[in-house]
Amino acid sequence: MAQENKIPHVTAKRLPLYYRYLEKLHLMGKQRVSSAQLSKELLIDPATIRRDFSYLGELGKKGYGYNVSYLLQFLRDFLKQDEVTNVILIGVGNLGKALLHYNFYKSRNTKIVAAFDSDPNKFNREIDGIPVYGMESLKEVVDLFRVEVAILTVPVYVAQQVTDQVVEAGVKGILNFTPSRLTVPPNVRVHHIDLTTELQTLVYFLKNPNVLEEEKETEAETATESQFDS
Ligand SMILES: NC(=O)c1ccc[n+]([C@@H]2O[C@H](COP(=O)([O-])OP(=O)(O)OC[C@H]3O[C@@H](n4cnc5c(N)ncnc54)[C@H](O)[C@@H]3O)[C@@H](O)[C@H]2O)c1
Repeated sequence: MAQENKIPHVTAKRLPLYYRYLEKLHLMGKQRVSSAQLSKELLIDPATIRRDFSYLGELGKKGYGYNVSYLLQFLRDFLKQDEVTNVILIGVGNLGKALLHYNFYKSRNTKIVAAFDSDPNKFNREIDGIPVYGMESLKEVVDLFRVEVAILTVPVYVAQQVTDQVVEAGVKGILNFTPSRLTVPPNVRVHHIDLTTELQTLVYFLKNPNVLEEEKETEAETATESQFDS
């Protein structure tokens, strides 16, 4: 099997999309799919799909396409879709509440098990079945549920302080919605979701329609990677 760390970031981001669509095809009883069909459904260029799959090894035959069950099982193993990763959310404000309602319903392998806030008016209750605790329970809950990931939706001025708390509690990955650049130890990975940058990147590509698809990928990848502190 190809090494995960050799896969370009833009490809890795598309794998869950392929996985979800293949799962749908599998449920419909389809046995094979071509890159052209995948392309039509997922609105991704067929050459990009073939290149993405080529990073994973020999998965398809020319003129036959891809075997749905095989590819699905391969991606399931690759993405470790059978393992559920427990996630917590810190900061039950406007954005935090919206994400709790959403609870990443398309992903079978991640689950928000608890939320936290420093405001006593917001904890000791449930939102969509997810319990909200005070920050003093952080370590206990992280240990109890073996939580690996924290979603950060706190105000920017407390982002680093809260990051230090979640790292101290044992969390290994942070999805950071705050505009703050975070400092973490080397064994902790931070992904920064910056909606302003995403919007600006979209506007850039709209204004530069002649930028080649591959250049777009490289630039998008560079833009995305520059948002990651790891
Ligand atoms: N609202 C949006 O659409 C949006 C979009 C993109 C990014 N963001 C970013 O997400 C973050 C949250 O935005 P919001 O609009 O939901 O803010 P908000 O003020 O509505 O919510 C913040 C929550 O964090 C809690 N909090 C404050 N200090 C804390 C601490 N030390 N420990 C734990 N909880 C604490 C507050 O009690 C509050 O419930 C901000 O950094 C914002 O820049 C928000």
